[in-house]
This record gives sequence, C-alpha cells and structure tokens, in this order.
Amino acid sequence: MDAILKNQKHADTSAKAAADSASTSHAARPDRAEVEEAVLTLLRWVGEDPKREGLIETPARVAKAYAEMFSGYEQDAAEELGRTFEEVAGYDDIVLMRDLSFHSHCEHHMVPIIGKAHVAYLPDGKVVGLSKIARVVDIYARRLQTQEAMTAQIAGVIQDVLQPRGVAVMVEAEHMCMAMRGIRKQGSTTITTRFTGEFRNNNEEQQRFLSLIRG
Ligand SMILES: Nc1nc2c(ncn2[C@@H]2O[C@H](COP(=O)(O)OP(=O)(O)OP(=O)(O)O)[C@@H](O)[C@H]2O)c(=O)[nH]1
Ligand SMILES: [Zn+2]
Repeated sequence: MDAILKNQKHADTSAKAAADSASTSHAARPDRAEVEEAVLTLLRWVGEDPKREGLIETPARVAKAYAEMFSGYEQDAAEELGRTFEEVAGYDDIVLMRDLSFHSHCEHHMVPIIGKAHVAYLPDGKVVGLSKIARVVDIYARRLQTQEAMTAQIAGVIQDVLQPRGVAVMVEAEHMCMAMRGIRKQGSTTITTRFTGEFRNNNEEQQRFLSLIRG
C-alpha cells in the first residue's frame, strides 16, 4: 500500500514536472526529429525497410499517435475536478459511473492495457460534473501505467480534491503484454480496487458499490 502511495505521489510529481516543463520549455524532451529517428530504428529492429513506400510517413504518424496516447502527462487531474456544484437538492447518496472504458499502456512493455473503470463517491456537500470523472480516468490512462497505480491515482485525486465521504474505484483490464507475448494468456482480466472513507470502513457501502457495478 505504501509503495503504491509512493508511486502515486511520484507519478503525480513527474506528471506535474512534465506539465510544467511543457508549459515553459521542451528542454527535457526530444524534438520530433529525434522521435522519428527512434521509430526508424525500431522499424529496422523488427526487420523492416523504412524506405519502402508504405513506411515513409510512419515515423511521423507514430510520433503524432504517441503525443495523443500519452497526452495525460500534459494534464492535471486535480484541475479537472476543480469546478464543483452544491445545488443538488441535498443529494448526498452514491454517485457511480460504471463502465468508463479506457486505453492505457503498461510501463513494462509499452503495450496496451484495455479496460473499464467503475468510479463512485459519496458526496459531502459538493458534486462534480460527471464528465470530469471520465476525464480523470483518461488523464491517468494516457500515461505509462501499472493497473494498481492507476487505480490508486484515480481514487486519490477524487478524495483529495472533492473530499467526499468515500471513494470507490474498480478497474478491470486486459493486459496485451500477457496476451500478445510472454505468457500469451488471452482473455484474462485483472481486477484492482481502491476504497477510501466509508467505502473502506463500512462493509455495507462497499457491498452496495460492488452489487451496483455487477447489476
Ligand atoms: N502488477 C502488475 N504487473 C504488470 C502490469 N502490467 C504488466 N505487468 C507485469 O509486469 C511483469 C514484468 O515482468 P518482467 O519479468 O520484468 O518482464 P518480462 O520478462 O517481460 O515478463 P513476462 O511478461 O513474464 O515475459 C510481468 O509479469 C507483467 O505481466 C500491471 O499493471 N501490474
Ligand atoms: Zn507489460
């Protein structure tokens, strides 16, 4: 648990550093030409001829795709949750978003992790726009991840910023590094959970979350 928390802190710090450096200078990052050169090297590594017609534009396309798939380093999840509402007619029960699909990449092999996140919180006076929860999932997904760290990061930022009575996060995902290579187990799903506050301390609330996502 401590290790996950530390990683989470580390990830947030590095993300902040990346975001800061992105807004000030790109000194720490390679430029497009260097990235394209690296893709050329990979093409040669897999046995391709980078000069053949179909591959001429590939290094540029890969650089563009990576910028999109890893755009989470440029974004601040806490900022997304900054705008809250209090006018919800006293509603203070569970808010649950089920089946938020995401695509991420594992930090070990840089291949896809494909899955769904279920995120709930018990508001304490304020709620947040539903799309913001989905954005938080995407921000963390669009970084190199382990499923455990991503699960802890989503719960951590919602707890820190909204300060609800509790947060529950379940992530279900398939890791392509287990399906396409290595052990080659297709169709297996990894489930991770993180509970805070009442979801952690009150078994009934935790069971309610679990039965709602299964329903
Ligand atoms: N805990 C955890 N492990 C992950 C995640 N994504 C990938 N892995 C695992 O990370 C491990 C990396 O193991 P290593 O032995 O360093 O690398 P490897 O030789 O490529 O391992 P194999 O996949 O077993 O061939 C593998 O067991 C992967 O299945 C994740 O999100 N969480
Ligand atoms: Zn992997």
